[in-house]
Formats: sequence, C-alpha cells, structure tokens
Amino acid sequence: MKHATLYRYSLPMDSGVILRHTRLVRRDGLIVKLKNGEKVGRGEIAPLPEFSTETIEQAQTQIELYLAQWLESGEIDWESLYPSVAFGLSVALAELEGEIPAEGNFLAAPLCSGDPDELVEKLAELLGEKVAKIKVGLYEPIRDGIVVNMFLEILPDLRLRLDANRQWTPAKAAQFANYVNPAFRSRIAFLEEPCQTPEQSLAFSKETGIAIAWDETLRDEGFSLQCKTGLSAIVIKPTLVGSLKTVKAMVEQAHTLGMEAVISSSIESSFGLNTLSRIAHWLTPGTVPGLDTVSLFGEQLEQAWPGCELPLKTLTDCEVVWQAHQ
Ligand SMILES: O=C(O)CCC(=O)c1ccccc1C(=O)O
Ligand SMILES: [Mg+2]
Repeated sequence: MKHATLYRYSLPMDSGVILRHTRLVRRDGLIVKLKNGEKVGRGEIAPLPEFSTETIEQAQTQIELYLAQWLESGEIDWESLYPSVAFGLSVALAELEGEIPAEGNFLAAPLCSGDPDELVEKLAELLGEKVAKIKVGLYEPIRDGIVVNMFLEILPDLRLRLDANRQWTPAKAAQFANYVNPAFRSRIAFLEEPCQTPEQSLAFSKETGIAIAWDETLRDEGFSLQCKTGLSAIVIKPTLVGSLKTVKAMVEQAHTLGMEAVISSSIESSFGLNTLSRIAHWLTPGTVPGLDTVSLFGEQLEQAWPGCELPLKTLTDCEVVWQAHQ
C-alpha cells in the first residue's frame, strides 16, 4: 500500500533577513512524506521568494496533482515540475529507496556579516578547512575591499568565499579589488557573481586574478557549463535547480571540468538543511557546503541542525494539507 502526506509549515525568521528587496518575516514550505509498505521517504519543497519563479501556492497545487499520479501509476513527468517540487519529490523518492547516505557534512562555511570578532569566534570553532563566506555588494565596494583585506591579513590560514549577487558594475568591481592586496587574492576561494553579467565577471577575474563562481548564472535561460579562465566553482542550490538527478549531473559536469561544486542553502528549514548536508557528503565529499543559514530562523523543524538550540517544531505540529493512499 502506498500513502502520501503533505505537511505545510510556516516558521518565524530572525528579524534581519532581507532577500534582494524583500524582508523575509516567515519561511513557508512543504514536507512531502511518502510510504510504500514499510518504506518511508520525506523531502522538503520550499520555493524561495525573490529567487524561485514559483510561489509556495503554485508548488503546493502542483505537488498535490503529482502525488495523486504517483499513487495511481508511479509515473512522474519530471520536465514539467517546478524546481522546488522536483527537488523535494525526488528526495522523498530517493529516501524511500535508501539512496541518500545517512551521514551528513555539517562543516558548513560560516556566513559572516562584517564583524571580525564574530568571524574569529566562528573560525576558532571550525573543524577542517578554515573557509568562510562574506556577502559583499551591500555597501560601497571600497568598504568591502577594506573589510575583506583586513580578514585575510589578520587570519593567515583563512580562505574566503565572497558573494556579490551581481551587484557591481565593472568599475565598482575594480574599486573593490584595488583594496585587496594582490598577495592575498589567492585565498579568495571564489567570488560568486561579482558583476551584472557573466561576461563582465569573467573580465573582472582576468584583470584581478580573483577566482569567480557561478550561482545565479547556473539558472540563466539556455545556460551550459563551460571551462573558463578564472571560473573555479559552481554554487548549486538544489531547491532552485531541480531534481536530485539534475543536481548530480551538474556536480559530475563541474568535477569533469576541474571545478568545485558547492551544495548551497536556499534557506530551507533545519529539516531541509540536514538533507542537503547528507547530499553534500554524498556528492561533494571534498567540499565544504554552504549551509550556514539555520541561524536566520526563529524555529527549527523536525530535525535540529547540530549545535543549534532554537526551538524545534515537529511535523505533528504542522498542518496536513493533503493526504491519500492507494
Ligand atoms: O551559499 C551559502 O554559503 C549560503 C547560501 C547563500 O549564500 C544564499 C542564500 C539564499 C539566497 C542566496 C544565497 C547566495 O548564495 O546568493
Ligand atoms: Mg550566491
């Protein structure tokens, strides 16, 4: 007997979470639970406002339709699924078959504001590679350059991931680089999306010697991954990209081209982050994932993130919005 249950959650966020131009006050998402005999599999469907093309309402309507089809025939037309639905459903099906190893990689690269004391404290606790992520592009590029240079100067074993989310013109990107000592630039593991277009970002990397990474570019219409001078990594957000099969293909393609592939959070709940840490350990075992987002929440869901002491809501506390069996 097959059984499907869809839970809807709504978790409070920490006050300061801003996504592009929207304050994220609550995080809404779905947990799909599949049962087939004694086997159980669960996945999270959580389109991210300002980044996903689909809304939570559209995702819920679609998964309800596809769960009915799964119960009836088991057939799924993956091409027509929204990325967040494809990812969550593919995880639940993979979990049914025990395909995703239980062990997770919880050594997430700490996401830092610009407070040196906070970063020094977080890094002291880090086991493994001392790599941290700093968002740039929110203030003047000169300030960003001074802050990044300071971190690299005071912490000689630190490597930094930076992320400008395509905020800079070429001139602003050059201003930023001018304040980063050339001797330190090799410890910038990559700068995600420095400029408004991929072409400008590649030119920036060639001019400054600072390695870059694709994040938003992976989701541009008609994108295909190619080896480029200065392009050292891709940052894969499974909730924004699609099914596990699609994610695995992207990781394998990046590795074949000699690039790093980073499994990255789309601000899923602690339940979803636990799943992503297992996928990261499974598909990208030599790479620190970008999953340090649980502290953006006011509450955890079903599975706590290691070391996080936020209150834990269980699935039984969530609303069942759809269920059926065959
Ligand atoms: O990648 C990480 O380390 C954390 C995830 C992250 O930075 C992020 C989270 C939500 C939306 C966009 C981004 C981003 O990488 O641009
Ligand atoms: Mg990014």
